[in-house]
Amino acid sequence: MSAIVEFDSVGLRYGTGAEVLRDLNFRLQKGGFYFLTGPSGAGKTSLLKLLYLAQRPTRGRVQLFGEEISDAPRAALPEFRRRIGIVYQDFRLIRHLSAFDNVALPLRIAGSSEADVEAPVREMLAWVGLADRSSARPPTLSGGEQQRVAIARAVINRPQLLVADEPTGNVDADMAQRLLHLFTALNRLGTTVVVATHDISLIKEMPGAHMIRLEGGTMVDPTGALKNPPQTGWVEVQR
Ligand SMILES: Nc1ncnc2c1ncn2[C@@H]1O[C@H](COP(=O)(O)OP(=O)(O)OP(=O)(O)O)[C@@H](O)[C@H]1O
Repeated sequence: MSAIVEFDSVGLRYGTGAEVLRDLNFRLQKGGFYFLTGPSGAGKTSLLKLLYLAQRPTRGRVQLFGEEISDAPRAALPEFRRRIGIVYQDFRLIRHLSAFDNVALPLRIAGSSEADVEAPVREMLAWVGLADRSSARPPTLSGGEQQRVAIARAVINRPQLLVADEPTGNVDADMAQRLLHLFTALNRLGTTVVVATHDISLIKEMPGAHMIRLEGGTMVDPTGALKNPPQTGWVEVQR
């Protein structure tokens, strides 16, 4: 299998602060399912930002989709970003658009005709249990409902890479399982999935997933990651 993401001696600092990520060397295989774990402040969101190109590394090299992006011109980034579905920790829904229009956004940006938007958006909203909330605007939705709209928006376009930051942080256990099924269905269709989570029960649901464990901004010995580690292949770490 070929790599969809490759990090080579990557470090990241914000402004003039200390490095919040350091010495990251790993590759994610195309079609893999990865959980990113680690204590609060370990650098999970920062690592995801490197993946979805909201940050550039301050050191080292990042390859995405087989291409070097560390020093790619800014104008080249939107083309990469269109291939990535992102579930932000704080959702980032567009407040003045309905749930339907938020979910439809990636399809419309990609140039789909309105005839091709209606059915998939309705189907996706039904899948996340929001069929009857399609005309609601984000400020009138609960945190869990907003999170589900954000997930529907991230997956509607069948991205090549799905990056999700604590995607089940605001939903109950049943919905968390349902959302995990959505991610696995997408993964079976070929999407590489990276999910940052503290939710051990979610990880246990996916014994075939790979694990990435961050502590203090760097990857740690995976054997120390969980008291009862699932039977996984750990992420391939280059040395
Ligand atoms: N924009 C920023 N400017 C400066 N420092 C930042 C910024 N974003 C994050 N940090 C710092 O980087 C470190 C890693 O933060 P990050 O949000 O990546 O951790 P995390 O593992 O996702 O935490 P959590 O599980 O609480 O979301 C922290 O020390 C944090 O204070």
